[in-house]
Amino acid sequence: MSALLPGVRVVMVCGGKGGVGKSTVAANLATALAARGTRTGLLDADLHGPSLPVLFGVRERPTVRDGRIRPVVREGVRLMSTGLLADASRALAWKGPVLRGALRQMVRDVDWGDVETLVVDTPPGTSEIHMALAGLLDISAAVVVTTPQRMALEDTRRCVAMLTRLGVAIPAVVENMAYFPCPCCGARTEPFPDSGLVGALLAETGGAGTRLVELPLLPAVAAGAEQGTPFAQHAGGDSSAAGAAFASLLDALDDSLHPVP
Ligand SMILES: Nc1ncnc2c1ncn2[C@@H]1O[C@H](COP(=O)(O)OP(=O)(O)OP(=O)(O)O)[C@@H](O)[C@H]1O
Repeated sequence: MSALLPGVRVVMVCGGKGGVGKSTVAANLATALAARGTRTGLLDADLHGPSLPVLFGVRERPTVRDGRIRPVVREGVRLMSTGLLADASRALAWKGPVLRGALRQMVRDVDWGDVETLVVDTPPGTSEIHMALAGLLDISAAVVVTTPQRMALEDTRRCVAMLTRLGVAIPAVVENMAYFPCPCCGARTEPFPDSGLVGALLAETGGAGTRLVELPLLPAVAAGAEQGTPFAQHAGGDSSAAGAAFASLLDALDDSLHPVP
């Protein structure tokens, strides 16, 4: 069976541990891609805990035209999430073939239009959902998100191993909350004591082609998430540390995002 959405570049955003910032990175990556002119979709595949509707401040339901669901558009990004559907509470019961069927529908029965790149936000860990996605889509690349904490690192290692087994390239690992820039002078404070942990993990897992992207802890990003606008470009412009982090992430992904011939 051929993969769904042929010709669309698919970037999966993964992370071993819950709460490390996968959805924040997925939302910012998608908006950064759309801002530079790439026709971008964002699929919230965290079926059991969808957060993109809150992150993008979406309250309306998607409409249906000619039997296909039309994504909601925010920040130039076409969004789909079980959190946007009327019976989202039923998602909690999904597993096995029902879960795979639901994912297939979210890909196939949604009118993605002429989307060039689909960013997929995934649940924490190495789940049935990742396996199902790998079976449904041709995944061009994955971005792994972690915080520089020992508690997150074992899970990150498992996540990298799963992606390697699936044959998915990892052009970038995002070290989220790597530092806090002083709002007055820009000086770095590292909230976690072991700042070299993620770099060491990359070296150990043989990630020679993987770029380490540091994303700072920014109160504006956290506040924006509460208000439905957690976007780095609104938190201080392209020259801000967060803007630079997402520019670096796009750069690392560029090889995987070249148009499919
Ligand atoms: N760089 C950052 N600066 C400030 N706040 C952040 C940053 N990254 C994430 N957060 C905040 O941390 C919280 C968790 O982030 P997020 O929901 O993106 O994590 P997640 O890994 O997707 O969680 P889950 O495992 O539940 O899916 C959110 O409130 C978000 O606003």
